[in-house]
Amino acid sequence: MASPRASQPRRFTPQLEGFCKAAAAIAEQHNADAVLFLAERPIDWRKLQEAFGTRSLLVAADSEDQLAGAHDEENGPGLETILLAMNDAPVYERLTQALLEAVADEFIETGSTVVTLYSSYDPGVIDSVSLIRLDEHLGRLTVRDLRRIETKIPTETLKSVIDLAVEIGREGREGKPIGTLMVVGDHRRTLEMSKPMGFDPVKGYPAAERSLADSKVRDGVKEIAQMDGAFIISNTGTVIASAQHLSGPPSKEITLSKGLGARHWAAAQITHATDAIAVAVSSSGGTVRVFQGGEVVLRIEPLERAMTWREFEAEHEGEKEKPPEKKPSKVRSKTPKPKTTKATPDAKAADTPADAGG
Ligand SMILES: Nc1ncnc2c1ncn2[C@@H]1O[C@H](COP(=O)(O)OP(=O)(O)OP(=O)(O)O)[C@@H](O)[C@H]1O
Repeated sequence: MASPRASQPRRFTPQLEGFCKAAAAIAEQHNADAVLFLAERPIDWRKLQEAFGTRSLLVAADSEDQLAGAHDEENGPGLETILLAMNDAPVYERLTQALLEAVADEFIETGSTVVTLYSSYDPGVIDSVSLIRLDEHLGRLTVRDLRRIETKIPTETLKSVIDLAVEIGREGREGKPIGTLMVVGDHRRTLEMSKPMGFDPVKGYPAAERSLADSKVRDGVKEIAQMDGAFIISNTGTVIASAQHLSGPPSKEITLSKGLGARHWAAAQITHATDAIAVAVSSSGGTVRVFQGGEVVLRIEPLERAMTWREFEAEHEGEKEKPPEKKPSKVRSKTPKPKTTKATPDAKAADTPADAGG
């Protein structure tokens, strides 16, 4: 909710101070991993950081103006910032999106506990605090989470590919962890930027025998996933090619979290250069990352059990490094709707944030 007063620095009012104290106490009591502040205008960021001591503090807002100075390491506390650009969305959606982005940007882990401070009644006045426990390991994605990924690729195809990737990450093959890469949609342009790495096991089969809707094909994909290279999959879920080396052009706009190697850079580059979505499974740990436009838009940690999809129910509902020289992205996401818990020590998970008064 950008307001005309968005660029005016705000006084650190006694009410804000009070809410920061309450939030800090809740964070302490619940050993929260981070505090998320939903800002509507710049404030004294140093004072804000001081209120939370050494606890990780994230600031989200809808415009750069509202975040002015927050990220500044020289003249400010150098906070991690999240740009939402969701001016008209309800606060619940903005909070959810901020948390998703924070996970995707690897500021917080998927199972984190986060205390959030935001304005829910009076625009521009911090009047609410919530304790949010992100669903353990993103075990429950909502269909709406996927729809946030704006793409022409049908949700069913995306679900099917992400499910398969999660299974591969969870099960590995013959007891060994395996990684793989699946590029979905815009397959013609993707093919133009790909070449076979060797033998392509799907070549020569009729399209009907390459559809991911067929469980035998899904099993086949799990076998082939052990080979080097990427799968190219059409909008409709047909495997077009496998064992492909992708060579999307490098771009300075792409940054990736530290530790991600060639497979993930290939995913970032191909999605930067095309309208495809790439789903990468890391061989080290089984994490699934969904890329769009050169960025990670969803990260799913390895699950011990099968992932379940939920229809959306209610309406309210690190460090970065530059591309390595030889090896051939940044993140945004869509996790499960976070559970919010009343901001009292004993409260059970509830589906609405608790107003902490004020
Ligand atoms: N450009 C590419 N196109 C398709 N597949 C690739 C490409 N680059 C790497 N790969 C695949 O990724 C595999 C792993 O590479 P690497 O370990 O550097 O990636 P990574 O991003 O660190 O992934 P992981 O977390 O699985 O190790 C390679 O063996 C290869 O099969």
